[in-house]
Amino acid sequence: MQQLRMLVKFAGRCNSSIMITGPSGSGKEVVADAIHSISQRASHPNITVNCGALPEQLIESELFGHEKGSFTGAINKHVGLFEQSDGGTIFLDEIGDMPLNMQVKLLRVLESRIVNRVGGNQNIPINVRVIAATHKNLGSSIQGGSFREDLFYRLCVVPIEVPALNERTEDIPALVAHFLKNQTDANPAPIFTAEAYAALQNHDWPGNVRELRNVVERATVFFSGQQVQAHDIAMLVQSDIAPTHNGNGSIPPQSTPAQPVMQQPQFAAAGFGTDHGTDHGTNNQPFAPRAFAAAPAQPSNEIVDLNAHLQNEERRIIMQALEASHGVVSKAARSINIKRTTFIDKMRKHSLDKQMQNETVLAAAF
Ligand SMILES: Nc1ncnc2c1ncn2[C@@H]1O[C@H](COP(=O)(O)OP(=O)(O)OP(=O)(O)O)[C@@H](O)[C@H]1O
Repeated sequence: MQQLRMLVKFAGRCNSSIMITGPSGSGKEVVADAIHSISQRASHPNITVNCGALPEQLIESELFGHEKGSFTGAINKHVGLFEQSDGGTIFLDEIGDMPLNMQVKLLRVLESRIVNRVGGNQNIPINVRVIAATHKNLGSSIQGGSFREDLFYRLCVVPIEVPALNERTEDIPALVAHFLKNQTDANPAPIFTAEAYAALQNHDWPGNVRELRNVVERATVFFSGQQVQAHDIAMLVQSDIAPTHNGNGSIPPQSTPAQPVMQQPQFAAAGFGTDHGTDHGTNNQPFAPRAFAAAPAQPSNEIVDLNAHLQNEERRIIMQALEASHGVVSKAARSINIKRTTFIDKMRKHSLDKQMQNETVLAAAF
């Protein structure tokens, strides 16, 4: 992430075209947004176009606009996305999916810095910074004839590669801290134990940072204010994989945290699916992963580990105090009426000192 941060800073300062490569969900769009937001164009538009999602017949008029009556259905003049981005940045996502005939037109616009609306005869100058991204190997696409080499070189003035998450697992604690900090849920955050972090770092992350974000979001819902243990990670990540239905949609009565209870269809159907459109099931019953998560205040016959519970509470209070004091330790210590040195000891005990360091790295990253 630190290497990426340096590249982002550099790219923000220059005005050249940028090509961001990396697997799906690794953060290419985050990088593109970061570059725009620190560039001199930041106060101008930043427009994202998913080149793979636009129907082939519409791409030209979407990108470059059209004049009224230029084709059947063109009942009004349309200002294209290049013109709309004037002064700012246009992010051409999934550029590897752009049809070949459009690649020629795009190249012409990039060379001349002039657009012509479909059906128009006016040369419209544009001042737009282009950032393109793809998860594809464009080298192979060029060899296979589906991507133009000249366009590749025009776009790839500054190449930025965003590695897969499993190639930079040291970023995981900082990313988890970031997602927890930005959670919209008002409930207390879950507490990932050191073993849980190790389990996160051992996972393969086929969905990259997007998958990690989903896992943290699920943990926030089901382990609010509770410790997330290593064995919980297995079930938290499992719901990104198509689950095995048991047929009746019921939760086994004796499910322990070590069992892969996320394989039940209820979990995915409760609305905690991925944002890559995986539909895991159709049963809309709520999911209760653990007895204590469902109703901690109710009397229960479950055996409570008092010490673990007190440790959890202590960590939660320390975290809340830190959050309220925006990380100012002396203020946080005063707010819960303990000495600063005791507070620091407790931060160390709960690994919050490391977490804070990581958060600072991330905050500074983008
Ligand atoms: N460094 C990061 N910091 C915070 N969030 C991140 C970071 N990298 C990725 N994310 C989050 O992960 C998710 C996926 O990121 P993004 O959309 O940028 O990936 P992508 O590589 O463009 O994916 P795709 O190729 O599927 O379009 C988003 O929710 C994004 O906010």
